[in-house]
Amino acid sequence: MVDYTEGSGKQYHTGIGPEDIGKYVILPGDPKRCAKIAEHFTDAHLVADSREFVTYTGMLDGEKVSVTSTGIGGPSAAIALEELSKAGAHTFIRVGTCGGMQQDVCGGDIVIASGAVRMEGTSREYAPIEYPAVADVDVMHALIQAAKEKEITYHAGVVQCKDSFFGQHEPEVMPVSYELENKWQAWLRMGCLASEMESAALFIAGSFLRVRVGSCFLVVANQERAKLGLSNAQVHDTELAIETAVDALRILIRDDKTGLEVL
Ligand SMILES: O=P(O)(O)O[C@H]1O[C@H](CO)[C@@H](O)[C@H]1O
Ligand SMILES: O=c1cc[nH]c(=O)[nH]1
Repeated sequence: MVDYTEGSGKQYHTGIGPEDIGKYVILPGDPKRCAKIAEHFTDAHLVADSREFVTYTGMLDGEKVSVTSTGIGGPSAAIALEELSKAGAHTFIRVGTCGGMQQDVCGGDIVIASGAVRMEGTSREYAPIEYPAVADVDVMHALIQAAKEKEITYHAGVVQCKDSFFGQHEPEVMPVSYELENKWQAWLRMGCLASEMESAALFIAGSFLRVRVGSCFLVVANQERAKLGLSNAQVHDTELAIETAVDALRILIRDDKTGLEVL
């Protein structure tokens, strides 16, 4: 492979090197969410700001940790995961936003993904479509434990991923409306909790790279509730999802240390 870093030791897109990051990384989509997440770390500082990839590193419970934004969609999310893995990170929690699909998944709730529908392009360039996009079991359990301890309204299950935000929200105007609308009904009938854009690519790339990946999201609103004329509060403050991800990271750091002591 061509060495685009020209021996700098820094990854080509994210601009990070092994010394810049911790082994545990939170992955928001939005670069502007990074500073907010870094406030939960001690001694947090900006280590790279390149394209959509902003990275802060600090400490959490005595462990070096980082936050790197992935931008929107599978391609940039997979690039972030690849480059962070090459730089030595092994555990990732995506903290994002999503749109509720089932009627009881309301604005302000938290969704924890157990798996993701692969209606996007990136994961297909890693694995045949038969291979499931699933969250790492330890990361998912840590997220559920964190949500339970916080006594927040959360839902754990399968989320749907796609590449077109407007194909989700305005499928009827798309030339392939027949496919988008029919598949959406199938995802609803199968019980998909929510729709977002990066977890399928992250879970599949994570499986291949042998790193741990999980996801949690703030539900911004629910278009199915809106269609039925049910109350449909819009919530944009991601703090609860961030706190859930940070608490889950604490659980993983603690459990990993305990596991090592047992060994
Ligand atoms: O809030 P983030 O993490 O960006 O995630 C969600 O928001 C974006 C779409 O508005 C997509 O990236 C989707 O997955
Ligand atoms: O409805 C939504 C909200 C956030 N992100 C999405 O992909 N869809």
